[in-house]
Amino acid sequence: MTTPAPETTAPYGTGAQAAPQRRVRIPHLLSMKEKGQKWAMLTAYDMYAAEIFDEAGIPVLLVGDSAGNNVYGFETTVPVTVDHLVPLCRAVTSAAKHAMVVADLPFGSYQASPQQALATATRFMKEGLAHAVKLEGGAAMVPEVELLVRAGIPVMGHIGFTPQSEHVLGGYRVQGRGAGAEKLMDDALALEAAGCFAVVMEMVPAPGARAVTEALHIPTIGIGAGPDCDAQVLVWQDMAGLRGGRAPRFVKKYADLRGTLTDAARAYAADVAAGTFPAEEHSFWE
Ligand SMILES: Nc1nc(=O)c2c([nH]1)NC[C@@H]1CN(c3ccc(C(=O)N[C@@H](CCC(=O)O)C(=O)O)cc3)CN21
Ligand SMILES: CC(C)C(=O)C(=O)O
Ligand SMILES: [Mg+2]
Repeated sequence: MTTPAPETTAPYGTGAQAAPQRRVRIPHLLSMKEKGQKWAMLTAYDMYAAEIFDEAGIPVLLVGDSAGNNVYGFETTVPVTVDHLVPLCRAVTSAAKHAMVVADLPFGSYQASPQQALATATRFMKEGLAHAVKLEGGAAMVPEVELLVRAGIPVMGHIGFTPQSEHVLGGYRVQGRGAGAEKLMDDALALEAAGCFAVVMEMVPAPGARAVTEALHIPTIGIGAGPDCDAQVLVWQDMAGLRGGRAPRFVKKYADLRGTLTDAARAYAADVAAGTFPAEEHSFWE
């Protein structure tokens, strides 16, 4: 007599999972929560980042619409389209051997109706080979989440500060303060009931994020949401110090890739100018 597989008892949605090119196990994320094991998510937009983070044991990679300001050079995520992200998603899913790949649905590609959300998510699943999708918004997004989950697409929610709505929210501001804490909780509970398998909380006070984390069965993933979420997420260029300028308060820099690459580019250019590159061993002599 074997114990029933956790898949059959997972408390998210219908339990339906898409048939991915490579299978991923969402129930593992739920059992990590039960055991109090925290985990890290990172964004990835290309094959080397995906390969490296996957080999480093990052269990979930997000093809974020933050590609807008970290790949395409936009100021915000608002101009990002599905066509911008699908090829990046395909690159990430092709390169990662173990990680679950989540595709961020861009602004305007899912809010019009559940049908629009399904058509967009389907492109990410079929063309991007994503394992799941993420969308911004709380209780208002319940019909969209329900249809996607019914169709077999795992959905990650995203509440608190939702960058696609920055013009409504009045800029990059902490959400869920004071009376907003109640809305944060209502949104989180609504997303869990609708079938989300996890929810991102961005820029909310730590006590509110902790209360939501305790109230939900599904994992919470924090970014600027304090230490008590079940998981954390950062944009990889922030985490690795590739991006210049002032980083948001919630960022910790674990490397100085910008400094490393600047030094490499200068050394290469200096070698070429001095005639020391290419050397004998870099050249073909017959
Ligand atoms: N590189 C990068 N990192 C991110 O975390 C990120 C993106 N891009 N693009 C999409 C969204 C936008 N996000 C952002 C961007 C800026 C702030 C920011 O400037 N925050 C300030 C002000 C907070 C406040 O005044 O309340 C901070 O110091 O945290 C926050 C979130 C998070 N996401
Ligand atoms: C910061 C994360 C949560 C995100 O939505 C993104 O990278 O687009
Ligand atoms: Mg995003």
